[in-house]
Amino acid sequence: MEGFSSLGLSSWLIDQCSQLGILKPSPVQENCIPPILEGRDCMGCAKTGSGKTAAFVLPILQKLSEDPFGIFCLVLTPTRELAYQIAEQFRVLGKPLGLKDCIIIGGMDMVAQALELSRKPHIVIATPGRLADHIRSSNTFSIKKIRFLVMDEADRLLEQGCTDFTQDLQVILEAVPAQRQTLLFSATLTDTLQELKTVAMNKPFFWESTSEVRTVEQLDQRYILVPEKVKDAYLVYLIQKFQDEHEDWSIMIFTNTCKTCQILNMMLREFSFPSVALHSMMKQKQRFAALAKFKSSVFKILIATDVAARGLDIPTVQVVINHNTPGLPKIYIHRVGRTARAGRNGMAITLVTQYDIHLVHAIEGQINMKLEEFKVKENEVLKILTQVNVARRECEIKLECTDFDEKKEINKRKQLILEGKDPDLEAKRKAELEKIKKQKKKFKEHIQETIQNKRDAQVRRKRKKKLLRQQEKAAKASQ
Ligand SMILES: Nc1ncnc2c1ncn2[C@@H]1O[C@H](COP(=O)(O)OP(=O)(O)OP(=O)(O)O)[C@@H](O)[C@H]1O
Repeated sequence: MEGFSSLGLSSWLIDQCSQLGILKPSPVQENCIPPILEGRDCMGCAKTGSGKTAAFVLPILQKLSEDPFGIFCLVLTPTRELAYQIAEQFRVLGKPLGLKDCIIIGGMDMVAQALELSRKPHIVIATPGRLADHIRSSNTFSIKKIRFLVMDEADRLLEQGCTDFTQDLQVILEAVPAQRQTLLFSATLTDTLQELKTVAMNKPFFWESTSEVRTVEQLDQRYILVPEKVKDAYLVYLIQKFQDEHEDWSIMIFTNTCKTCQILNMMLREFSFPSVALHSMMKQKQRFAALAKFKSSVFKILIATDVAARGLDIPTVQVVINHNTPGLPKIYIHRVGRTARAGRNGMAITLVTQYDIHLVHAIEGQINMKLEEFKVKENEVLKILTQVNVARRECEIKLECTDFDEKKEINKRKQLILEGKDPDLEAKRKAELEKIKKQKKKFKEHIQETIQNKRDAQVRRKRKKKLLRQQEKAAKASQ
């Protein structure tokens, strides 16, 4: 407890921490809290599960208690679930202050959110898209006077991934004051350091944990080399094995698409596994419900896309299974970081096909360690192979009978409209590109065929000449 007071935190905050079992500051807290309290911008890069949230929540609450007003702080985060989790930390640690917070995320009622914003909450926790919508459409609130801007998972907010936040961020950054403290945190900050420096302009204090290996020591990292067609059987085998051996273990499984996530969930349920799915094609209420069921251990298995890869803090997760090898080492680091948090042990198993070996090498290069093979009795897996593949096919057929693909199409159209594009024009453009591609392919094939025909003709001519020469020789010899 002495640790926290030496950082300059007040005794009421230290009491709140101890109620949560946070007794000694973690390195990221020890290093980042003092400069934040001094008024400096801060960029903190520390491993997953190392307490980065409290590293910004605690000093902000202390500053808020000294001069309380609303809106005092804005926290931006890439996913809706993470926004709730951060709000929870603020609520628990800031309880003695009578803290008012407000969560601004997509998929929830916009009018109710606007009303809450107009009531000047101390802390606003938001995903960029929805907050930018509010800024564009309403003048009933202002973030012109905020003291703190926090970007959690800052590298994700700034990168141009499948959800591109940059335009919304621009709207938000124009609405906040230049005079502010900016705090940026992530387990993988270094790739986007230059972009980050433009957001935190005020000579930011930069702290990065110095360990060579970028994942936590307590994490046992394994891989299984599997043919693509046998992957699902391995997955079922692994889950069965862990469930048989450890009654209280929770497992998170990551997939590359919403559809795979949905199908695998249906399939695991066919095998009576207690699983729930979490992906962006679900309604927000279903997403929260799924996560709540998993967090409370009512369901022991969560199958998710990368929407759940970052930040989620669920202490009971003992195993992470990557159903696909992540294409980027950074995604791997965040996914496997859902286990082995705050000093606990955990295991991550990545299913690797022969086509993904280069991805594993890239991951190993980034995390600075080799993954070890997870030995499996292959004949045990082969015993369930047909049953699993039949179940999967049945689930695929069931899903085809629903409007899942249709919904996906509608979502795509919505996204294009939000990006200011005309979906019909985009479809036309895509079809035209496809046509050009096909024509090019045909042309290439035609040229290759012509070249080949010429070569064949040449060979035939040579052969004919040779034959003629041989016949002439034979005729001369017989004369
Ligand atoms: N000093 C501490 N001592 C013990 N536990 C702590 C301490 N600080 C935070 N924790 C706990 O550690 C867990 C992980 O913290 P947190 O979610 O902030 O990690 P993180 O570094 O943000 O991880 P990620 O990179 O995955 O988002 C939480 O349950 C939190 O309550």
